[in-house]
Amino acid sequence: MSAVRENGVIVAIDGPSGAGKSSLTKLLAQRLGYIHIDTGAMFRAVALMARRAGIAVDDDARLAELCRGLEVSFVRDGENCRVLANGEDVSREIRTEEIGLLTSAISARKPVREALLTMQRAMGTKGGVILEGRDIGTVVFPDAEVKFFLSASAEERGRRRYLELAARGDQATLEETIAKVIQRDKQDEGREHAPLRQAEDALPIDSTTLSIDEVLAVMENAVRERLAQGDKG
Ligand SMILES: Nc1ncnc2c1ncn2[C@@H]1O[C@H](COP(=O)(O)OP(=O)(O)OP(=O)(O)O)[C@@H](O)[C@H]1O
Ligand SMILES: Nc1ccn([C@@H]2O[C@H](COP(=O)(O)O)[C@@H](O)[C@H]2O)c(=O)n1
Repeated sequence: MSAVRENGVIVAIDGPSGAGKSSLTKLLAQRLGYIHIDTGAMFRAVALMARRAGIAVDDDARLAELCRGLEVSFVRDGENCRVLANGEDVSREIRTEEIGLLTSAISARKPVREALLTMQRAMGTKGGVILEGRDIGTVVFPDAEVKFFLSASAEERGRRRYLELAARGDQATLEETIAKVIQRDKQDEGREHAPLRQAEDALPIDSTTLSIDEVLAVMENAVRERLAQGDKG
């Protein structure tokens, strides 16, 4: 395990869609005073811009060009974080199920992964940061000091997403939502570049029957234990 960095440790949280990564990352970052980086939002911003520009999912040359001209950034807005693509606030537009599925296809392309890998490493390398995604512990920061793999059954993840969509007034059924969750997992696990998988040294947490607070307690304890080890780790 590497030593603690300039601003603290790097915490990697990976796992399938709807496992609770964003919710837990946000809460854990507040507890620790760390920066929260939602790498899924970065891929979603690329997908949104590609769709607007009419770029086909398999057009690697145009995707590479798009990424070269795209700056994705985060700005704090009270408790929340807004996602900017070339300065435009796209926080809401990137959160539809349609963009989620498109993102899953576009994030499988090599030029997209390479471009975002460079951005993510630049954002996190000093530590004091929690990154959530699919490949943080395996590819982006394989030397992260603390790694979690957060999962839950597909039915429970679909149910959670369904409740979220219903609260927003979305008409999707529970069955459709579960099916989309399973489809996205399949795409993310089956791709050639940086597929979703658990790092060997990650702590697995199955949240199917755990509350958000229970998961948070497990994570916070693990990070604080690592911090207490300091440079001895
Ligand atoms: N342990 C839990 N118990 C109950 N609900 C939960 C739990 N964890 C997360 N949720 C709820 O499940 C939904 C999905 O959580 P969240 O968006 O954090 O997942 P995610 O892993 O970031 O998903 P995605 O990768 O698709 O962005 C949210 O509505 C959240 O409040
Ligand atoms: N490190 C990551 C993060 C995300 N993706 C892809 O983006 C999609 C959307 O992610 P959310 O976490 O916002 O749901 C996801 O399905 C992945 O395809 C990724 O590849 N790597």
